[in-house]
Formats: sequence, C-alpha cells, structure tokens
Amino acid sequence: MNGSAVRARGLVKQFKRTTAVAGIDLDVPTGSFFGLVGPNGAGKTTTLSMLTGLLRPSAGEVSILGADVWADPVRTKARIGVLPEGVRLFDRLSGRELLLYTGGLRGLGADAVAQRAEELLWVLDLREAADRMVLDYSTGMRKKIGLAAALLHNPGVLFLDEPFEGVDPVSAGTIRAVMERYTASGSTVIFSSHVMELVERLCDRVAVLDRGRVVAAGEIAEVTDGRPLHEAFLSIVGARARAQEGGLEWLGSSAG
Ligand SMILES: Nc1ncnc2c1ncn2[C@@H]1O[C@H](COP(=O)(O)OP(=O)(O)OP(=O)(O)O)[C@@H](O)[C@H]1O
Repeated sequence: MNGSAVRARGLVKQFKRTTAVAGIDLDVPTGSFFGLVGPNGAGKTTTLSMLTGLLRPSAGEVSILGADVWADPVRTKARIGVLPEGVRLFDRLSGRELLLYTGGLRGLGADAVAQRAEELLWVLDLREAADRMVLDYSTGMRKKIGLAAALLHNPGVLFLDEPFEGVDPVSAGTIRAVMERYTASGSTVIFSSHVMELVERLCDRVAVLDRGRVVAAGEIAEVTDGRPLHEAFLSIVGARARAQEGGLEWLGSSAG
C-alpha cells in the first residue's frame, strides 16, 4: 500500500501561555519506521497525543490511513495501537488478564485473544510474570505488557512514546525485535526517543522537533548528511551547553 499512514497539517497545541506545538506538518509513509526526536519539552508527547486522538489540537488536521482522526475517532482508533508515555494500565490485573481484557475491549473473539496473548507473552519474555499483578511489574515489564496490549488487535499503525525509556538492554532488544518484525510485514511504526543510536539503527525516516516545530525531516541519510545522528541532532537543535557557560563554580569545591 502506498501513500501516507499518517498525515498532519498545521497542528497546533496551546496550553494557556505555553505553545507546546506551533504548527507541524508531518507525512509518514505507509510501511515506514519513523523516529520523532527532539530535546526535552520540544513537543514530542503533545504531538503524538494529538496524532492518536488522545489530545484535541488547538488547530490543524490529522488523518491516519486516510481517515480523519477527530472526525472519525472510532474508526481510526480501531486501526492504531498506542503505547503512551508513562503507560497507565489497569494494574490490578495480571499481565495475562490485562491482555485478555484489552482483546475483549477491541472486540476480538476469546479464542483469538487467548492465542495472541500467549504468543505475545512468550515473545516479550513475560510468561513467568504473566500471573503477577501489573502493579508489581518493573518499568521495562510495564513497557513490554503495554506494547503487547497495543499490538493485540494487529493495528495498521503503531505509535510509541519513549518505548526504550528506563528499559534495560535485554528488554530493549526484545522490544526492538518485535517492532522490526511488525514493520517487516508492511505496517508503520512511529516512535519518539532520546536514544539516537536506536533511532538511527531502526528508522528509515526521522523528524527533529524543537520548540514545537519540525526543524528537519526526511530519510535518515538526508537529515544526517553522513554524520552520526547524535551529531546531526546537536547541530540541528544547537547544543545548548549552558553548563560550560560559567556558573556552578561552587560545585565540587568541597573536595579535600
Ligand atoms: N498539560 C499541559 N499543560 C501545560 N503545558 C504542557 C502540558 N503538556 C505539555 N506542556 C508543555 O508543552 C511543552 C512540550 O511538552 P512535551 O511533553 O510535548 O515535550 P516532549 O518533547 O515530549 O518532552 P520530553 O522529551 O521531556 O518528554 C513543554 O513546554 C511542556 O511543559
């Protein structure tokens, strides 16, 4: 399938005095692995929340697989999977119960849900923890069970906000492998991350956000222009090395 999996035009989000997103256009081709990067406060979470129908834009339009997110929320939400930042889950359920419950909410038949849940628990290395309450899960385990819940209905587009934050290298490898397998079948992934090395390794396209705007976007090679992504990122957003600009003379002066 050709065309845009996600298309945004003129997206703006104003929170009282803060302009979190200041007019963003995005085109995410179907089947791409798309990274959203930017410094803290650049507007990544706000953008992802507006793209996925969780937060109403102050202005602008978003369509996913051809359907307008805000005009047709039920249709679009059925076609996307979302792993939000800080994953709020029904954490008094066990991991397995959470997946079965999520599958029911998604309208899947009990047999299909049970089979998919077991496969996801296995692939994400959560089988041993499957009967423990999600409340007792570590950060990495919460990300993984959140990812399983987001994939259960086999969405066309998967949105992940900081999937690798607080995740150890083994779990990060597992999450990465599942994402790669998912895109290999022609589905689309959009994720935000501060881990440039992973964005560079996984993504074919990237958008760099700064202060609520897209300051660079395109194929990784275009944006990096032969440099490692972290170098390109620093030169695009400007290394704001305040720590080297004086001040903090007192820091470390108590030694000896
Ligand atoms: N609910 C809110 N009310 C007021 N301001 C908000 C709200 N949510 C976000 N902001 C502000 O909008 C701006 C963008 O925040 P956002 O969380 O989208 O950035 P981010 O790129 O995801 O940052 P980080 O990398 O630190 O997670 C910040 O200035 C933030 O303080």
